Amino acid sequence: AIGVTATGLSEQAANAQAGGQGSAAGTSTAAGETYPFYGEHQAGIQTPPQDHLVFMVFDVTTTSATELQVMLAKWSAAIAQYTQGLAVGTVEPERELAVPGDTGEAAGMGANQLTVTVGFAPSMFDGRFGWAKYKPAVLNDLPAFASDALTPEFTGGDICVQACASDPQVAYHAIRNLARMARTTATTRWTVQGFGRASRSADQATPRNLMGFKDGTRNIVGDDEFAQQVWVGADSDQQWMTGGTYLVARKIHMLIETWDTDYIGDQHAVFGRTKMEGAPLSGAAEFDTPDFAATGADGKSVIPANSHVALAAHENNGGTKILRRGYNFTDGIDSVGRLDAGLMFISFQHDPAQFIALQQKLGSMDRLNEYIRHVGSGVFAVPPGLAAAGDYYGKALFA
Ligand SMILES: C=CC1=C(C)c2cc3[nH]c(cc4nc(cc5[nH]c(cc1n2)c(C)c5CCC(=O)O)C(CCC(=O)O)=C4C)c(C)c3C=C
Ligand SMILES: [Fe+2]
Repeated sequence: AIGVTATGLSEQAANAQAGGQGSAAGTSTAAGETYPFYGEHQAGIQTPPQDHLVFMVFDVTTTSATELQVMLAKWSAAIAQYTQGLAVGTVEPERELAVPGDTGEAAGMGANQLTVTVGFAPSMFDGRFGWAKYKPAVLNDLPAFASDALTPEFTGGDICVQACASDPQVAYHAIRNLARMARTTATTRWTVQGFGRASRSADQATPRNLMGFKDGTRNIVGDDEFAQQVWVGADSDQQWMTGGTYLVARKIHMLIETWDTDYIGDQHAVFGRTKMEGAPLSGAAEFDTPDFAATGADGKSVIPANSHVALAAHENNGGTKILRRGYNFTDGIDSVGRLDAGLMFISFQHDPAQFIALQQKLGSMDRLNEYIRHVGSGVFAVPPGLAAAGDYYGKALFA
């Protein structure tokens, strides 16, 4: 679903579809490529994952519903501009004493496939803004999971904003200017910058996570699966969520030095897949269907029952699937020189219970737990896409 900006760059819209939710993957990363902003669903979910992420969570500091409403309306108008490669306000005002409207670092860079996705945490429905009656029954803080190592620096908050783009500076510019616009209404709480996608859509090659494995092989693809597993239907207890979804964010630190000493046979057994090809241990090629019943000469399962994929696969979870749209991240090195890096896990599902069911199993049984720590967490209701100019995030909640 790639459009072309007013700058008239090359036509990439072979599979273009309103709403930014098409499954077409742009192979080029031309600066002028845009995804439609208005549509049934927010962009940045079914959109083929771009290469860069800036994820930021805000705390709303005002207690005034009107101030919140104004901020959300301003954000909506600004995001409509940024995602089309346009600025909000001038970088260099004519009057010497005027403050620039736009900070300028993305000037002339184009949209770079920018999408911005906004979600509301359970805390937004605590009564501060008159939203309590609109709280979806399924939107609650995530339960504690076995092996959680959550830190307050990367947990909680009121509103999440996910900016994805094919250029990191374009994604950062959008988030920075939204934070600037929010200043008297909301403050920054935590953020993660992702530098490499760790998921795929239908037409994209599978990328690798920082453990060196292909990640995203068996992801949700296709409109039918999105309808069944990702989008909230009209049967929701809250009509304003129809066409929306729920975002779960988990900042997952990898114990990279430990992983890097592990022998390859164990690495294969941890995931239940091979490293280079990404094939299930029961098969030979990446997209072979895993056979969880296959046993070897020793009578043991070829794909270990406590491997990551055996525990997470829909075949072993009553058909439950989630859309994974995570990113690799690094925060440099820690205080004793270890690599501080991992996976910014982001999933979308029509009910957070889908993630919860999987993580309850993974958190207690996954062989991968020896090498990872979940250090950050959040769950957010992502409203549907905006209809047209004048619509804004959460508009229905101010009725
Ligand atoms: C609760 C959900 C999940 C968390 C948290 C999670 C963390 C995590 N995953 C990897 C690497 C891989 N995951 C793979 C598959 C996979 N993972 C989940 C869910 C969670 N992962 C699911 C539902 C699946 C699909 C399982 C299936 O149907 O077979 C894979 C294999 C390739 C693939 O299909 O994508 C890898 C590799 C890491 C490194 C990680 C935490 C850091
Ligand atoms: Fe996984």
